[in-house]
Amino acid sequence: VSRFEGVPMAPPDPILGVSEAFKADTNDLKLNLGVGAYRTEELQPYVLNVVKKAEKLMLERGENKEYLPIEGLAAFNKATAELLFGADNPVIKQGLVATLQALSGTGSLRLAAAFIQRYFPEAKVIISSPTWGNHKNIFNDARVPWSEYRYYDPKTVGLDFEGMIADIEAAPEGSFVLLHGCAHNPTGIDPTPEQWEKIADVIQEKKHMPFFDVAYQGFASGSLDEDAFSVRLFVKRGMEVFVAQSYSKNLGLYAERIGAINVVCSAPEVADRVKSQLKRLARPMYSNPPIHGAKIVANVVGDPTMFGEWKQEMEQMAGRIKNVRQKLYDSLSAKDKSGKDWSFILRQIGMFSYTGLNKTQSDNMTDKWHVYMTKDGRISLAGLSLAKCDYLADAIIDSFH
Ligand SMILES: Cc1[nH+]cc(COP(=O)(O)O)c(CN[C@@H](CCC(=O)O)C(=O)O)c1O
Repeated sequence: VSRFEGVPMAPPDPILGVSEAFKADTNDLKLNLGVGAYRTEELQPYVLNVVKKAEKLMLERGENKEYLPIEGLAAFNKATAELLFGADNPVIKQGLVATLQALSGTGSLRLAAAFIQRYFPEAKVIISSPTWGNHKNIFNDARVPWSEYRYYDPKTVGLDFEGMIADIEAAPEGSFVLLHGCAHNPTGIDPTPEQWEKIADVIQEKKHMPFFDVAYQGFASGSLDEDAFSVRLFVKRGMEVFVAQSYSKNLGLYAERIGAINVVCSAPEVADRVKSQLKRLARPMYSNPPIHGAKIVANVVGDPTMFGEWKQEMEQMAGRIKNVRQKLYDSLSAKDKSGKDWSFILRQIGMFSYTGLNKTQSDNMTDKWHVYMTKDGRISLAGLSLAKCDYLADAIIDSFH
């Protein structure tokens, strides 16, 4: 008898499992609006031109395959912190930021969770309700207790700002507050600049630690600086801040697993100590990170022409999603006779729209219409083409009523 008798079959991942089901569907009407991965108007995966250009350069230069240091590629770490905080930010000039290249956003979050578990064993993390599906897994597996703060208001299909503030206020002093830097996943609803100011006030008053998950910088609005507004606001207040970064979406480097964990500290020697302990946690976890994605980012950001081309391609990707949002809204408004207000689709930002479809209705979208989406009612607009908006509108209207 096998020693693995006690190992049960794990359930499919609520997000990545949808892609598996999509692949298995043979109906040619099928639409994959599950995973948050950009697709072109032809619904094909997209490798940015600037990435191909950088890779060609790298190939010509010839690179060795030596280990990177535990903290990753120095040129990447410099570039990633400058992109996030702004190259002229005092926290960079004063050496207050501990930056470690990590295994994309997920790996950055997990490394930070391990640090929190080790150095703040009494603290807990509070996460938005709802939030990205993997956040709970990451903190559970890192043995970091978490609870939720109110975020989405189904009545207004908007932000429950009062509830959010109240729950952050009520959390034990010194809690870690997990915040989506921009393009909230799954709701697509972001606080306004004024609301970010108030969120910063209450976090400062309660001596909480802000912990930003920045997975869509430049991809949400098309502007790297605009999408970093919330992070830079908190840093400007002189707070110590955790920020996890990812280049999966904005540079299309999904499978390269390139991101970073940044910790803004109150003094350079504090940043040095924090960095040394993050390295100590990374070493037995994966030892040192993969070089390819880090080189692509460093080369693109390090070359003014390629950096400019990247910004243009980000604007194009963000622009295509905005067009699809508008077309879906127009199709729904034209077809739906119920008088339902679909304008929430236009108010939401980034890759996703939180439709309000419940699990049964989402099942109908898949079973009857071959539209694949996550069961919380989220659709990834990145997987939608203008040509398919009418079909999707029919499916949504049929599923709602
Ligand atoms: C908020 C957020 N944080 C972190 C990540 C991690 O991404 P990465 O840098 O590749 O580790 C993602 C990706 N989430 C989309 C992609 C698929 C996934 O769940 O992972 C998604 O929600 O569809 C996020 O949406």
